[in-house]
Amino acid sequence: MGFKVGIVGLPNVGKSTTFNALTKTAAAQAANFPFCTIEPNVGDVAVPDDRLDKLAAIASSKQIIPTRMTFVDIAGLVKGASKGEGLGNQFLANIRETDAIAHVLRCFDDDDVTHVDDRVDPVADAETIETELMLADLESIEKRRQGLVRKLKGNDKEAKEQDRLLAMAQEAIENDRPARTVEIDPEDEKLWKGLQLLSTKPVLYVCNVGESEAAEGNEHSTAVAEMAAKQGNTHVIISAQIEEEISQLEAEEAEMFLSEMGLEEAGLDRLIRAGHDLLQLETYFTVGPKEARAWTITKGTAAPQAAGVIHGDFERGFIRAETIAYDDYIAFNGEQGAKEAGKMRAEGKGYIVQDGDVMHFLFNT
Ligand SMILES: Nc1ncnc2c1ncn2[C@@H]1O[C@H](COP(=O)(O)OP(=O)(O)OP(=O)(O)O)[C@@H](O)[C@H]1O
Ligand SMILES: [Mg+2]
Repeated sequence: MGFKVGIVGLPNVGKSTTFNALTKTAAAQAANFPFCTIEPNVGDVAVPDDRLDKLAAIASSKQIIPTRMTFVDIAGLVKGASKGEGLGNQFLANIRETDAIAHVLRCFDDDDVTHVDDRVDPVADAETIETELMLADLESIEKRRQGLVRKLKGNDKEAKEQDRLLAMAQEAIENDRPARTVEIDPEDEKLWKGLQLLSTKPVLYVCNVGESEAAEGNEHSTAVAEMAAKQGNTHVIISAQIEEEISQLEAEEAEMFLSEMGLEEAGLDRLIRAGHDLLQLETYFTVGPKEARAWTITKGTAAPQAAGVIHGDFERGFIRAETIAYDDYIAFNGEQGAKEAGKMRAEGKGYIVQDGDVMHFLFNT
């Protein structure tokens, strides 16, 4: 399905280091000079979910297959990017294609690593980037509204709808608010998304702190946390450098390393999960002796469409779904136990799949 999170930020703040660690490859070239990334790098990562391991243990599944999501390492954005500064419009186009933004903020002090503005101030950096996204939106809104003028005169219904939404976005941005702050009626949701405005993308802040600060954060990450809370956005604290080191280790070594650092889990796992949540994604499971597998759906997906994620035939020929809630599956020690306890439900086409559901689809083709 390809849910994509774009890794965005000023040059040299640790985007590629984060991306490398995420994808456990050195594919994205990380180096201490601005603009070392030009082509966006795209990587698929497994979404960590310990529920899947528990289900697999109960069902003695031979294989465990997590669900995946995509991260894109985008080149550094600078002040004036919307006017073509730096590598300008090219990245704005890369960002447009993503579903959400992980905004990496430099929160580490290190005189050896250049900051484009010669100071460490993640809150100001966040504003710089947000402003560029908003300016780029404004330009594209104005252009598009101009392009609609003739159709509007002809009373074109679709053009009217589009113009109305564009006007709402414009008003917000002109008042210094990103378009994501605009409240949209559910029936307008689809058209609104289709506008692909950069400042409508949900955002999460990634505070990239120094090696020794990964557990507690520092004054910079605290400032970001306050800003994020005010905006209603989330933030994650990681040290990209440590994460990259951990990603090179075997699982056992990695765990030892983490506990030495006072960390319960790799920051990347938190980051991936935060990305998954940011996209309002949910997970359902299919569990059997052969494999235990996680599948991604968007919140509010009905059973046939959820089945369609596995295969189009499952959706087209959908009859019903045998469903066990995750907690019941665990509490009654698997399918048989849950069935005997009356916890296996037969659900029809209208059923909205719940996060954690263990599903078995019946269909004919
Ligand atoms: N937490 C950290 N602590 C110290 N140094 C770091 C940290 N994270 C990244 N760095 C260093 O910062 C430099 C820039 O990192 P990286 O190349 O990942 O940045 P970038 O944001 O991708 O830059 P560009 O916009 O140029 O592509 C590298 O030398 C990297 O090792
Ligand atoms: Mg880079």
